Amino acid sequence: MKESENLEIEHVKKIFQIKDVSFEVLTDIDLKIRAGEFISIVGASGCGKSTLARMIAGLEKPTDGEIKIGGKRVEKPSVHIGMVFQEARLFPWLTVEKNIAFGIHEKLPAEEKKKLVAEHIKMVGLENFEKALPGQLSGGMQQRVSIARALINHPAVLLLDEPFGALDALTRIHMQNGILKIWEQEKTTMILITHDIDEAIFLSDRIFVMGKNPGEIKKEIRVDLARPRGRNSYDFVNIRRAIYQEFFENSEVEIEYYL
Ligand SMILES: Nc1ncnc2c1ncn2[C@@H]1O[C@H](COP(=O)(O)OP(=O)(O)OP(=O)(O)O)[C@@H](O)[C@H]1O
Repeated sequence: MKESENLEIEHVKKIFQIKDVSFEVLTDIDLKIRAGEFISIVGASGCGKSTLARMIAGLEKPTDGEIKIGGKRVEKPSVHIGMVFQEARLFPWLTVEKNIAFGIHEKLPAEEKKKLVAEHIKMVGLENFEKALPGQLSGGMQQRVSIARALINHPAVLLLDEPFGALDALTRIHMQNGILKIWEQEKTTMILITHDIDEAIFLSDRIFVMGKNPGEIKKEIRVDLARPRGRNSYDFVNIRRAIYQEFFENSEVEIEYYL
């Protein structure tokens, strides 16, 4: 990944208008993310996490401020930014390999396309399922297909908006290990939105905790722990505690009962 592919979010604000009422959903979001970094965004429901992701993906425009990748302003969706959602959003009538090939932007000879698809199927561990239809796969396998499809154009940034939210706890852990391997191999900048604090600590270089009304970055937490990370290590538990403390600040909840 080149130094020039840093992601800059500069004083971004988002106001939504519903009839005559405007809602300031995000205020003054200012983040610099280095090329190849893994960051997570956590925060209460409705604080604007998905809105921020949609703006980074070029699906929504900031009301104020700007978002740049490699110094170039994001104006619309492009192949430089991949996105994975909570649901896999696959074409049910296409096989695994055709779903993945569908995302290829470049005009390539059929042989090269085939090779690229095969590489990505291997990357997400779905060898032998090339000809399967989405309905013949488990939820975790479907999500692997959508990750492969999002990576096929080698995007500078991969946005993961609660990608494992619908999966059971064990499958989540497998998926987290998988995404870590892909990140180490591909060095794609990863932006993960999650409600799972342990997932954020397990994966990220930095975690941003958001507050709401309006949505803002309340705290940045650096995770300086070697990978793979033990989820019950002293340092891991301390970071978990610091994040919960941010969440429950000014609330009646006695956090010691929860940790
Ligand atoms: N297109 C839109 N028009 C009007 N309001 C919107 C629109 N999209 C989002 N909002 C509002 O913006 C706020 C933030 O929504 P968003 O989905 O970004 O939150 P979130 O932090 O991702 O929530 P969750 O964790 O529940 O998914 C909400 O109050 C939502 O109603």
